Parts: sequence; C-alpha cells; structure tokens
Amino acid sequence: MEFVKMHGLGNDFVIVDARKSPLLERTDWEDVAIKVCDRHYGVGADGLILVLPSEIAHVGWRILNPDGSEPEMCGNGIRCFARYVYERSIVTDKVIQVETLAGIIVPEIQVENDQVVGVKVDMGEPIFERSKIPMTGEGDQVVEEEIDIQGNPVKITALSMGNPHCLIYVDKVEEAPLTEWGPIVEKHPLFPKKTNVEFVEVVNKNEVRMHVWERGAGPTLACGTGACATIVGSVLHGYTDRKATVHLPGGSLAIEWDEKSNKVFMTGPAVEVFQGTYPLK
Ligand SMILES: N[C@@H](CCC[C@H](N)C(=O)O)C(=O)O
Repeated sequence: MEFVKMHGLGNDFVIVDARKSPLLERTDWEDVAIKVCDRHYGVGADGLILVLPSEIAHVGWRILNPDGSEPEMCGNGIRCFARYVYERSIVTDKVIQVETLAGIIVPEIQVENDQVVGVKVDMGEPIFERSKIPMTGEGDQVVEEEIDIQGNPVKITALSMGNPHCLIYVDKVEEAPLTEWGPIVEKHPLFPKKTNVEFVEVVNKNEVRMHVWERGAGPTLACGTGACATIVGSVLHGYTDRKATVHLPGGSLAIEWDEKSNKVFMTGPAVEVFQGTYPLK
C-alpha cells in the first residue's frame, strides 16, 4: 500500500488513495489503522485517512483513529487531505467538496506564488442539541453543566463539530490534568459515542490556549475540530470574540465563527512529510 505521511500542527496522518481495486474492496481498514498508526510497530500517526470516490461531492474520505474507531470529522486531517488531492490533481478546483460522515465539508486551498501556503476550511455549523452531540441527561444545551470527576465537581460545556467535544475551562492549561481526566471524560457515560476532551485557558478576547485528549487517540499536538469547538464555546461564554486564535502544543489555528452564516471557518497549515510503502496482507 502506497501512502503519504502528512501533518497539520503535528497532528499526523497516513493518507492512502483507496479509490481503486484492490484497496477499494478492502473491509478491514479498522485493523489496518490500528497497525499503521502504531508508533513502534507501524508508520506512526494520529489517524489513517482514505481517499474514496463520491457521487455527491468532488471526493469522499474516511478517517480512522489509531484505535480503529471511525470519527465523523477531523479538522487537521481534512486540511492535509485537501492538499493531497489538490497536489495530485485528484481534484483540480481549489474549493473542494469532501463527503464525510459529518456531511459535505469544504476546504479551500490557499496559494501564493504557485505554492500552497495553507488551507481554509468551511467546517459547517456547530451543533448544540444534547441528543445530537450526542449526550444523555436532561436539558437541551450543555453549558457549564457540573459533572463529577474523581470526586471533583467540574463544569463542562459540550457541542458537536460533526464529532463530539467537551470543553473544560482552566486557569493554566499547562497544569490541567490532561492524561488523568482526559480518558475518564472521553468514556464518561454521559457520552454514548465517547468524546474528545479540551482543556482551555482563555488568554484574552482573541487568544486561547488549548490542550486536547482525543477520542480514540489520546493526547495529540493539535485538534482542528477541537479548536473550532473551543472558539464556539468561548463565544457562548463571552470569553472571546468570534474571530480568535487557538494556541495548541503543535502551533496555532485561526478560527472564525461567522455570525451571518453561523458557520465556523478554520485556517491552518498542511505539510507533507514523506512517502512510503506499507506491506498489507
Ligand atoms: N485530530 C482531529 C480529530 C480526529 C477525530 C477525533 N479523534 C474523534 O474521534 O472525534 C481534528 O483535527 O479535528
């Protein structure tokens, strides 16, 4: 299997063109993802991304987490995917429609002097309805809801960017109990499909710092959908403006929650690291 390794702010992916036989017919991609993403015995990545045909968009994709689970969307991954399909002329338009489990997502390739300098993505509208996040419990929206984590009362704000996110605001993100509470909240019974967990420190009206524990992956250097959820949640709380920067361990993302369209836009880099061949059985 030929692949390309790419990353967006250190959130890294193995990308495979699976549009043709025999890859198109494979039914064991969950197992392949577990093996390929392994950092000791595989290529090492935060996700496996497949390029697929689509009947309703320019191109289709699948993304699989390192544990083999299938998320609905991935912000950093879709920027890498967009650059991959554009630079290989799989899609020649700079505005690319991608069929995902979260609907059609539209990344736009940014070019300066014939070089791709970044990707801006129309990430669609945030979803607040509890049942659609999905979450169990009472009440329509989940803003500052108290849950118990190891005997500590903790306020959470939750929403979906196609995939579920649970925000926890902290004074200092460096001191947040990421690896301790992350897996507990990820698998909390309130989230029937599990959740991504973001610890957020508000710096000012235009900047936040965020560390993420990703569903099915653990701590990663960045999360695009998480950055979008962070700014949407921060606007709801009155902590930031609609246009703000999210600083992550791997770098920064520019996020805008547009008032008119209600859509969230994410802008950031997509970098190719190397190409290779992986032996599939
Ligand atoms: N890193 C991603 C999110 C990948 C999916 C996530 N692990 C999930 O299960 O929802 C991003 O950049 O958004």
